[in-house]
Amino acid sequence: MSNLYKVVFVLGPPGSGKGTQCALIQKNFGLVHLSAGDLLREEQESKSQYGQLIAEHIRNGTIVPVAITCALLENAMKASGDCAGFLIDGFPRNQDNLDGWQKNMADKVDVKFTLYLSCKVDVCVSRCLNRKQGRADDNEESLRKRIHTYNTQTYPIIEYYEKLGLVREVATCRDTDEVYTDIEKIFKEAGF
Ligand SMILES: Nc1ncnc2c1ncn2[C@@H]1O[C@H](COP(=O)(O)OP(=O)(O)O)[C@@H](O)[C@H]1O
Ligand SMILES: Nc1ccn([C@@H]2O[C@H](COP(=O)(O)OP(=O)(O)O)[C@@H](O)[C@H]2O)c(=O)n1
Ligand SMILES: [Mg+2]
Repeated sequence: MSNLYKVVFVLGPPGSGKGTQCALIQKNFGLVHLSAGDLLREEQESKSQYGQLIAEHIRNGTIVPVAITCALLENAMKASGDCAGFLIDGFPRNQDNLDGWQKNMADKVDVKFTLYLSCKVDVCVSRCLNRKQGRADDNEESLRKRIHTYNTQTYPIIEYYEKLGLVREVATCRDTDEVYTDIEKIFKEAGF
């Protein structure tokens, strides 16, 4: 038996439905959903010394240095007590995220797989523009930058896990419940 935290990374373009599907997985499988983006927004709002830096990265669609994000994730994992594992949504999003995670967390966790939510860009953009969560980055200019960051920095991380045989892809340009049905099978097959 291992005491390591079980982890599933959830990646995909902005608006692909990571937060939506993680909420359903959390409810049905007892994994705790940790969104790197949500943790960064909370940190920014808490008048942290990193507030301005985080706000600039979010508006520009660029990626916050891993030391900040990884510490927020590790603290949230420690604070959540016993659970079936963690859904880490929106991380690792670039090589710096991956390197920092490998250095600080690799020996504390058991990464089961990466759930890759794939979706066409035009669908993703229109979902974000209609999301109405008051986010500073759900506008056309920030979205262009976020999609660029996704294509050039995040997709290569998905390819890295793909080469390790650790990617489970689900197409999300469909109704939420159809997408979730496929995701549920994947988690059951993985023993959750
Ligand atoms: N399968 C779907 N069909 C239609 N709208 C969706 C679907 N999944 C998510 N949405 C909506 O799209 C927006 C973005 O979803 P969200 O889960 O926040 O994506 P992400 O975390 O990947 O950016 C939200 O308004 C959400 O309600
Ligand atoms: N690992 C991460 C995750 C998010 N972020 C920042 O937070 C922003 C919003 O991330 P998010 O995951 O909430 O966005 P969505 O993909 O859910 O739309 C990103 O565009 C980045 O600027 C980051 O810097 N590092
Ligand atoms: Mg999200």
